[in-house]
Amino acid sequence: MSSSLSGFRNLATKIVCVGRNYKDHALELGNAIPKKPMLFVKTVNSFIVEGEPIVAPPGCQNLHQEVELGVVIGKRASKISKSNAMDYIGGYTVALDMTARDFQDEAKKAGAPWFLAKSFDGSCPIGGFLPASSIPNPHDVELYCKINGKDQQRCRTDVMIFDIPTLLEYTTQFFTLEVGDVLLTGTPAGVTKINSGDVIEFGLTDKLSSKFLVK
Ligand SMILES: O=C(O)/C=C/C(=O)CC(=O)C(=O)O
Ligand SMILES: [Mg+2]
Repeated sequence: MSSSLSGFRNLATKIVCVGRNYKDHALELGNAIPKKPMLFVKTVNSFIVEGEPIVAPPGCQNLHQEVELGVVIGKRASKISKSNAMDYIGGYTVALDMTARDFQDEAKKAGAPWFLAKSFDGSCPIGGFLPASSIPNPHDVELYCKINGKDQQRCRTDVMIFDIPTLLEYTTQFFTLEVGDVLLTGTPAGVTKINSGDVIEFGLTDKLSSKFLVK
């Protein structure tokens, strides 16, 4: 496994996202608690890094932020078992799963995919890379997201409904994960409407921090 995957953004073939993986977030949007992981994909056009602005897609009137722990795949993973799933992790990052909530609501009503709501350009502001060795237990870190300096989301990752080995085992039964791919593990409660001019800071407390401006 590569000792550093800091260039994972150039390697990634896809960003697999887990939905409703924090009970408080599922409930805040009026959704049921899932009985199995709910997956969707963000395409790699969605990546932006610090210095690039977050821009709402044309026509979106309700853009939301969702801070999430990202798992960066370090070894090609297909039909793996949860018992050794951690061996396939090259490291971690933190991202925003930016969501055009109005587009998503329309798609849900129509029984249509969430592609437009979740994969528009710039819908995945992403932070730096932390090697797996720097996070011995990814279920013992704290996610945070501040908007204009005020806490909007803050949650420890030990309350995920499906833990990372379970997510990796489940996902790889259907999709082979390639080196550099990112698994976004879901967002806790606190999603809200984002406005032009907002400054969003997010990361892992004491380990990783990123700042993005909303154009
Ligand atoms: O079901 C909904 O209304 C919305 C679900 C999401 O956007 C799921 C996530 O992206 C998440 O839980 O992080
Ligand atoms: Mg999400």
